[in-house]
This record gives sequence, C-alpha cells and structure tokens, in this order.
Amino acid sequence: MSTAFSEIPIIDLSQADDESTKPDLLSSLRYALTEVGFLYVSNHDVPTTVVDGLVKILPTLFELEDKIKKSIALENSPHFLGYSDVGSENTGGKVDRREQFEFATELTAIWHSGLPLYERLRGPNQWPEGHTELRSTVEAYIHELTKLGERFLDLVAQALSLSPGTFQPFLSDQHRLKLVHYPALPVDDPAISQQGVGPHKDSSGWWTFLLQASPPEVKGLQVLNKAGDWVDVPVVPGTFVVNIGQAFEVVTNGACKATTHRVLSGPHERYSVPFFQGVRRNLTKAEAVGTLKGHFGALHTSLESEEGNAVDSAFLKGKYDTWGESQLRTKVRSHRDNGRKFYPEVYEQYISDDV
Ligand SMILES: O=C(O)CCC(=O)C(=O)O
Ligand SMILES: [Fe+2]
Repeated sequence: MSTAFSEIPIIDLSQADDESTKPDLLSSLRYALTEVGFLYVSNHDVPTTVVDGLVKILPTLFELEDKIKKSIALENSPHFLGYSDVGSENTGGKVDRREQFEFATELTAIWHSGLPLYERLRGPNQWPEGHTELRSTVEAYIHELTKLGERFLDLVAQALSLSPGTFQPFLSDQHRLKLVHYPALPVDDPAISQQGVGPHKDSSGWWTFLLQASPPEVKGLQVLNKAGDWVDVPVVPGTFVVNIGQAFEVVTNGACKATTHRVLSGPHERYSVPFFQGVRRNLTKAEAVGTLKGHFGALHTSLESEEGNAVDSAFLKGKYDTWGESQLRTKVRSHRDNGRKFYPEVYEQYISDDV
C-alpha cells in the first residue's frame, strides 16, 4: 500500500450495471483494493427487508435467557457454530468484550476418520428451540450475502485486470455469519479494558462483508493505515463494510493486503454482523500462491505499518499447507474448550506452535 489513507472509500455497485460508469467503478475498486484494503459497498442489491429483518431481531436475541443461549453453546460444536459468551475469545493475548452467535451455510457433517480433520469444520448450525424466525432470517441473509459475495468477486477480478470468474474456483461450500454484541463499557470504571475485539486480520474467509447494525452515533470499528494510525470506520447507512481476508492476500501475492482492524467498546452497546465468505478447505498454499503469481508478481508490494506486520497471518506464514488446516488451527486457538474436546489429536500442537 502506498498511501496512509484517512478515509474509507465508498464503492457504488450500481455503477457496474451501466457500461458508461463501469470503468469508473473498476478504477475506484482497484484503488481501494491495492491502496486501502477496506471499503464500503453501496447500492448492493441486498433487499432492505432482509437486512432490516436481521437488525430487528438482534436485541431480543441477545436478551434471551442464559439457559437458552447455553443450549446452543459453541463449545458443544465440532464445527465452531453456536453461542459464545463475553470473555470466551482472545485476540492478541487479551480477552475480547463481546458475545456472539456464529452460524454458517446450513450443511450436513460429512467428516469420518480417514478424511482430513479440517473437513470436520463443515457441519450443521445449532438453532435455539422456539425461534423459527431466527432461522429463516439468518438463512435469508446468508443466501443474499452469498450472492453479493460472488458478484463482488467478479468485479474484483475485473478491477485487477483478470477475467470475471477467476476467483470463483477458490470458494467454499460454507460461508460463516456472526451476530455480535459488544456490551456498553461501565463508565465508572476507567481501568476496564476497552477491547471489543483486538487488532487482527480476518482469518475466517476470503472477503468479509460487515453490517454495522447500530445507529451512526455508535462508534467502535477502526482500521490501521500504513502510517500506523487507527482510522474510524463510521456507520454509513445502507452499506456493508468490506475487507480483505488472509487467503485473498495470499492469492494476490500480497498485492491486496488483509488489513488490520479492531473494535473499541464505548459508552453505548453495539451490534455488528460480519459475513465471512469461505475459502475452499482443500486449497493448498502452493495453489493459492502459484495460480496467479505471474499476474500479481509485478504488483507486489510489502509496504505496511510495523504494527500491521506483527499481526499473525497464519496461512501466509504458517507451516500448515491447506487453508482448512490453517483455519482449524485458528479456531482451536481461539476456542480451546472445543479444541480439547473435539480435536485432542492436534490440540497441543496447535496451541503450542507459534506458526
Ligand atoms: O464488529 C465489528 O465491527 C468488526 C468485527 C470483526 O472485525 C470480526 O469479527 O472479525
Ligand atoms: Fe475482523
């Protein structure tokens, strides 16, 4: 990246529908991809009813009794799907102050001994009893975001001077969706950590499409620019925030960087909904790096702030050869109870290796 950006660009996807505006779209997208790594998409065609339907159920969902939340605890799922309470996740060695429900494209479990262990990441959601509205709302949202993600990938390919379908073969059958609640910080205790989620690059997917589901006065999300400054990512109604995940950085040989971001908790509670577009689990590093190496070799840049460089980029730097295994390691490290319970054969190794 060659600029220390201070604003996140807005990409108007309706410009793709008209041949006279499409070149402008592709050039602003190219700039956002190679120089910033974070962008908003507007006029994205995801129906307002689908987005609003999800936003509407968030407060009541997080107000459910503890007993109901615990009945679908993530720690009971070998697929890392379900509810996790405040304090159950760490980023950068510090506890994150957020609770979340994690869902994915609804799929059956197929893993059996003999298949790679990472195939066990695939499997069904846990749904709380008596909440049929939650299931239909989440499924409709995942369906729409899956479509948006595919359409967006074709535009990204064109913005990078590739043919539209170039990135489709890398996609997984499973995409993940998190419903996240950051409780308000108790104002009378300045000693308490502000970390909603610590500085990280998204490791769960290819691209992240994030809905900031609280009103514009609720701040929290920040992105790190190359000068090492944290830049606010304000709520822009009607948009999704889009950022690059680690696998995409690998496939583009570093031309498009996964950008470091964090959430600071504040005086207001905050809701957000990241959708992580999934990468094929059996994608090897050789395939990821090699497929478009010729194309991206010329674009390669390694300019990044020091803090950004220090963030764990497991797939790129790690010793695990497939995306699936790198993903499993990341999940086990973040959710150690699941690791101990479902993946004892690799647990010690995954938590003790430092990539
Ligand atoms: O809550 C947000 O705005 C961002 C969440 C995030 O970065 C993540 O879960 O990866
Ligand atoms: Fe993130």
